[in-house]
Amino acid sequence: NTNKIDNSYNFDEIIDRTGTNAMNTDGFRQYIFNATSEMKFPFKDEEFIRMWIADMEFATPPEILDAVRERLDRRIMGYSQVFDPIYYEAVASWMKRYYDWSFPKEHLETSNGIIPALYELVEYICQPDEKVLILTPSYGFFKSAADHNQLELVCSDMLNEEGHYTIDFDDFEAKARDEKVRVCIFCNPHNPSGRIWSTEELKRVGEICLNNELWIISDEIHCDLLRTGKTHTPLAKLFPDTDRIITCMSPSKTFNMAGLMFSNVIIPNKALREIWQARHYGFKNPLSIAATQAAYVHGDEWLRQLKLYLDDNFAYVDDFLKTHLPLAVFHIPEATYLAWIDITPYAPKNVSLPLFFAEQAGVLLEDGGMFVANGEGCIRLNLACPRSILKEGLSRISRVLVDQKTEQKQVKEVPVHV
Ligand SMILES: Cc1ncc(COP(=O)(O)O)c(C/N=C2\CONC2=O)c1O
Repeated sequence: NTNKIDNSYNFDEIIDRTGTNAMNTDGFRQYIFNATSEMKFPFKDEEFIRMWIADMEFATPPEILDAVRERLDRRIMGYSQVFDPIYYEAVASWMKRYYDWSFPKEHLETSNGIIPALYELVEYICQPDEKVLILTPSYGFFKSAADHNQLELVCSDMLNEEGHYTIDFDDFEAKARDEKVRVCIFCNPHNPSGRIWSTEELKRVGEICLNNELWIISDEIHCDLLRTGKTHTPLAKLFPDTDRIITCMSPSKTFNMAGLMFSNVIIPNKALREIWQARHYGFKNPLSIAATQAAYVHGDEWLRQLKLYLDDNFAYVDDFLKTHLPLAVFHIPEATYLAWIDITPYAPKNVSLPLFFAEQAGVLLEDGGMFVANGEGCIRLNLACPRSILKEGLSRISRVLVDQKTEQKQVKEVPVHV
């Protein structure tokens, strides 16, 4: 089945993922709660509405699955690397079509995912006493890239004006000036806020970093997942004369194939590229190569329809919150399929929000505490799911929060007998 009806892809289809070794269904106890598989909840695992880890409940596009089947039909799955020049042509064509950006073929390396690339690049760039600079709230693995290399992490908290996140450039520059800060891992577009950085913001980030002799790893994994009509600017595109910006991109987030563990790492600096080539484990999964190449060649129409479906999911969330949780702070993000919602006025105090929602609502979600710093009172919802699942998740969240607020009020209003 190709999950297509007429010429439309079916994003409403609910697909059973149980028994597929999916983190989404089987990894939440360990990842969210740092618990064993014995951890019990008042819900069966299959009763949870899962809105946590960033992969999708949509079938990977049939064109990509067809390419994987075609490679399987060659029947030998031996050691592989990207040798076929068509791969670079496919990547370069996508970058030109979508970002009007091009880079020399010799700059393109591949990795078994962006997280491993972050670990490796930070190791290759930094001396043991140097530091890693990030914006917070941040994707947790940016902190892990510093921790993994026993390097100090420096966080620059973003400014949050009623849910609109911007960079505190005074703070960012002050921290970039620290001569021991060597690399900035920059998220463009940003997870979890969903910001698409403006050209002006990108130029300021680049100038501050380059003027202070930082390297920049621009993690652009979310760059295809924009609201319809929005555009992305690769950071490196604005700084053609530097070779100190490494760009990490991948169709893995775009086309729901993170499990194939394959990404592009564009390294303009020759010396760093040679270190990468000498130390990076170069063999790759041949099915991942085939899938990634097919995504860049055949993915346009699926992506166009996906973006429209996500636009509608975000519009639904916006309307729902305005109606049922009007004190929550939420803005439809320019990028990502992740809703970042400040529920402070409703949230129970001094409890783990992920645990509260798992136990009370049967909803799996991540909260600000999982995004390094500066995320207090916020929850993050993965909206890359059929609308029926989204509706049930929001209904459960709202119910427990409103019940919670009612209980709080009742407790406060209980007359104290003197
Ligand atoms: C900014 C960013 N970089 C890298 C990755 C992972 O790259 P990979 O190793 O898969 O190539 C993610 C996935 N973000 C996730 C995954 O689950 N929850 C998230 O927020 C991400 O948001």
